[in-house]
Amino acid sequence: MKVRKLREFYATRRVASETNDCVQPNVHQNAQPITQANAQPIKQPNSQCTVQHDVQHDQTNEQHNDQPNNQPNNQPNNGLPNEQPNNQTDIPTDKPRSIRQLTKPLVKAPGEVECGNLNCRTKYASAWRTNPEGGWLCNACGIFIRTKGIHRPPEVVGRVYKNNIIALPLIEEPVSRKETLRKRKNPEPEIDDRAPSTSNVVSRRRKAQRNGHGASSDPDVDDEDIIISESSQDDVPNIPTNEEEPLPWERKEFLKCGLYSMDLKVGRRSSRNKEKESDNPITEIFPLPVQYGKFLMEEKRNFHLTWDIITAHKRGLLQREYKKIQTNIYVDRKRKNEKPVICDCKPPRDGGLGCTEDCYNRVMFYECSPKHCPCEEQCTNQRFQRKECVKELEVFKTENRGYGLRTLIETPKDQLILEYRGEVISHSTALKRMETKYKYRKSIYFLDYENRAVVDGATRGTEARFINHSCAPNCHIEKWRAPNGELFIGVFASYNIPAMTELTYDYNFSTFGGAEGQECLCGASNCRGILGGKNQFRK
Ligand SMILES: C[S@@+](CC[C@H](N)C(=O)[O-])C[C@H]1O[C@@H](n2cnc3c(N)ncnc32)[C@H](O)[C@@H]1O
Repeated sequence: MKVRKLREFYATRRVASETNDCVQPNVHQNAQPITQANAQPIKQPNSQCTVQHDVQHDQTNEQHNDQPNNQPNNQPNNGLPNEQPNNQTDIPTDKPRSIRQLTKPLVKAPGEVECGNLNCRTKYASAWRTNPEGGWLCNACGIFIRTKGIHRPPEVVGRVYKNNIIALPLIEEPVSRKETLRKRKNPEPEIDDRAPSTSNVVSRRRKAQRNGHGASSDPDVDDEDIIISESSQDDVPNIPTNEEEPLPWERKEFLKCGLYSMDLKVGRRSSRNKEKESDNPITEIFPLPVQYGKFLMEEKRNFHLTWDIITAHKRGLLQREYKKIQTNIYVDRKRKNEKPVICDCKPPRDGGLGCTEDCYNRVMFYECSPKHCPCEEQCTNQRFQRKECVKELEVFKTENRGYGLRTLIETPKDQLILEYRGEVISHSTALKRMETKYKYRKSIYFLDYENRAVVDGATRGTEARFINHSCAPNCHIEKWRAPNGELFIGVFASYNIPAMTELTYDYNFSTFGGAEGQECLCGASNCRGILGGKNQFRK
């Protein structure tokens, strides 16, 4: 019955509102033509088309209600907005006249109360929000008070918004402050354009946003659902305002000072500054942007690059590309994870050193596993794993061979000085890098690993990459097997090396790269003349 009353309501409303306009039937997308059989036109003055179809539809529905089993339910509709009964929408017959079809059904306020905003008082809204002053507010009033801090004024309540235009106070074209005050003193009768064109409202909305009181950014705001009872549209009283007090959305905030405020605040300067100011005629001119400070104008000096750029260029790999790493990086394959080989050493009972010269792991250049070695803490065959290296090393600039590495302390024979780490890559990857990444590089940092792989210490590695070649070296390379099956490559002292001595080893066939037949500048009496020079890579 509610639905029937609703249809009657719409029919009468259309009759009232469309006295001069004949609405075409079937304008609704889903509307189907009325068949001759079920169309029973009833003549109504001034509203023939619409009313005929409304009444016809009503009658059809009535028939369905009375004889539900005799007629199928898929009766054609005639394009009325509410022709499909919406069981979810519990809209009573005394609903406001301006209710249009909504995407969300209207719901009654909890406890059958009205909207707490005296300007609204609606009983139906798409959602209900708690009133900060107690009670409930309809969705629109709730959002308005939350975003603007005041109740929706009557002129806002009295507007029906279409096409997703949010409820905003109407912002008129910018007028002078005097004009605004004059209007407030002598309010003129307002001509309310109840159906502003979309573009008008949109432009107003944009203006409002530009002025800092635009649409709410609240994601809960559902513009479609803002619905206002038509009764409140009829009278649009002026908002009681204080002349001196601007409306909340009219308040603007101005920056109190800017970048150059101190230059411009002449009045606030101390007397000491004023004296300076009188000497300086430039204060009258607005200063240049900060990056072109006044000193640049006054000071004449030669252009030069900043320190950072120079060092980045000079140090090259040292500064930009080289990164120290704690373990090798395996580029073309996974790191091995073999079972460790366990020696049969017995830990000395007196707490002395274990796994010494006779440890067969040591003899085989194999480091004991810290987890499995019987000597445990007493094991001395874990130098790489315990990083028992010389810490007092220094990278320095040589006269003719680029950078070099030297020890700052006296280093005993057979001492592990440091490990040569880097990216472990296959020969083919190394060749590719030689032809691309390192094509124009003078220094190459490849060191033979095993099984046609090399360690590339160019971009990731340790200071060992800076050790130069000598035909009469003071260090040598040793390869030790790690418990997981990988290799440790170490630089060991071949003799007792005095402090501040450059560390060198014989590249021989261990180190690759460099230009073909690169001249050796080691200066040793037995110098062979070239370093590297052979194509040592095998694909
Ligand atoms: C592993 S790097 C050594 C560090 C290198 N000096 C640097 O500044 O990075 C090897 C390169 O150093 C240079 N180099 C090393 N020993 C050299 C020597 N005895 N004579 C000439 N150049 C040498 C070569 O350019 C070689 O390719």
